[in-house]
Amino acid sequence: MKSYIKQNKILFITTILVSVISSLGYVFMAILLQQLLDIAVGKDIQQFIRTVLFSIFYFAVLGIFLYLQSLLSKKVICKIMCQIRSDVFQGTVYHSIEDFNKKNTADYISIITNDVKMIEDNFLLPLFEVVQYTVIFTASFLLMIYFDIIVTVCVIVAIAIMFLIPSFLGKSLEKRQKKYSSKLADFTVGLKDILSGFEIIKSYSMKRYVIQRFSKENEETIRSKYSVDRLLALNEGISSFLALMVQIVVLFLSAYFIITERITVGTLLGMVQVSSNLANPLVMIFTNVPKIKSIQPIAEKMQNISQYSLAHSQKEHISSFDFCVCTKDLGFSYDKHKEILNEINCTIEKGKKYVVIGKSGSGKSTLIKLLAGYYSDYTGTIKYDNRELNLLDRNDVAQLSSIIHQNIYMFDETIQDNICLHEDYPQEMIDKVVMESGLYEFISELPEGLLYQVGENGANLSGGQKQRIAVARALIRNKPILILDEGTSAVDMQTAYDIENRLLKIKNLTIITITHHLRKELLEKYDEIICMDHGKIIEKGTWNELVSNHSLLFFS
Ligand SMILES: Nc1ncnc2c1ncn2[C@@H]1O[C@H](COP(=O)(O)OP(=O)(O)OP(=O)(O)O)[C@@H](O)[C@H]1O
Repeated sequence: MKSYIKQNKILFITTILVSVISSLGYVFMAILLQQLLDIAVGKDIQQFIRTVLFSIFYFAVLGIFLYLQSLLSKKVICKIMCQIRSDVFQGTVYHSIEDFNKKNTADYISIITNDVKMIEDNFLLPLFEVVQYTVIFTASFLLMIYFDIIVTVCVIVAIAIMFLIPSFLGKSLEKRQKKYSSKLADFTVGLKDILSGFEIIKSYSMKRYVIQRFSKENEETIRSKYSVDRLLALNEGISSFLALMVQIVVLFLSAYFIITERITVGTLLGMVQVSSNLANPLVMIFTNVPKIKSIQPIAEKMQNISQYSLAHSQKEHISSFDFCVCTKDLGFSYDKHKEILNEINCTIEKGKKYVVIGKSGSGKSTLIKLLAGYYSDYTGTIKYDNRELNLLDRNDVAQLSSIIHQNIYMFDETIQDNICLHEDYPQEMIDKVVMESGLYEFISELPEGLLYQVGENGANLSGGQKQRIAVARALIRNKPILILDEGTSAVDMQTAYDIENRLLKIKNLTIITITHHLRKELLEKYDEIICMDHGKIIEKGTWNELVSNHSLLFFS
């Protein structure tokens, strides 16, 4: 959090200065009140008029400073919140796919929304209040000594007791706050899960189940919040009670000192006013300090995400793919228990076309994800032009290949936006990829053409149309490697054949296709067919080579 304050230091210091001035102005009102009452008791009308005029000026200036203080603190908070959100989001975007997948997407949403709000409520707002009330308290304390030392000593005793409270409650508040933050994240994960499956909920009459599940998660989250609030209430209750005691001590002692003629009536009014400025600020300080401390684990969680790019920027750069991607004795498992890939040895040469076939679950998608640099935790080697993948910058590696998955994500924008992804491409290039991906016929039938809105995750499109947009999206980037993970499974056989046939004709483009369509006319166009079973490559070769070995019969 310190770095955000540093980044906004001028605005922050100005806010603190204005806050100090307005707080001092607020405290010194007590002297004004003391003098006013003493003048009233002394019945000096001239002095009374002078004091009234001065007071009008005093309050007008104080009003302006109070307004400025409020405005500036809100501005600092807005700026810092915006920076924290941007940094966490940026850090999230910089994550490698492997690291990103270690958390549920809803966890990230919860951090960017719920946790950032917690930083506002439990760190930034309390921080300004602590600064402001510390000034008020210190000035009031000095003023109290000026008014009467005995009353001040009594007040110190009460304050000393108040000091002990946050140290008792701070640790357990921190623990509960952390638990609440993770409950909020679980709640968001659950909610996202339920709403993502909305169509299934409707078609399989799951309403009762999801309402029950939501209620359970909602109640657990609220229970966790309430456990934080209970401790805050205890903290506030004890602090308020002691603050009240301070005021009562001041009032009774001052009343006694008027009787003994130690102080004037004006001084009593001044002291009552100051004692409220002593007690209330202390309540605010002692309720806010534990809040500020409790935010530490949440701030650390955010820092780990937002500083991700810094920790991962030490890798070698790679800007082109010139020869081949080779794997040697490649092995991989997702969870360290079940081996998914085993002793994979293959070479993907630049410009050649490869098709990977095999039973469902045999590890085809895992293999191409490894080749595309999704995961680092593999055994054996993967080399890009003889350079070990794990030593290369993942963002650079990602620039070398386009991958079209079975589940294609569409942004709720136009077809053109979904192809170009907000990069500028000449119209001829867009037209070219529209033709190559087989999109032309569909687009020419739309009145809006490329400007047709696809809806949330492409809800206004068919599966095949989405796949064709994904192919166009990949082609326009002109990356040297194109990977299709059943990228044409949602179109009819003929269209799939047409699209793949067109792609296979693109020279210099290295293609790796995973397919379940074992069509001779298409398979024989590939330079190599890689057959997988149980995480191993069991055979590879051209169509003719495999047929002469009777291998493909295995899959027929
Ligand atoms: N993210 C993951 N976490 C854990 N296990 C996974 C994950 N992804 C895949 N698996 C497991 O790895 C194995 C291989 O899956 P993979 O998707 O690579 O197979 P596939 O050959 O592409 O299958 P399909 O043809 O059905 O798409 C499967 O047993 C699957 O359950």
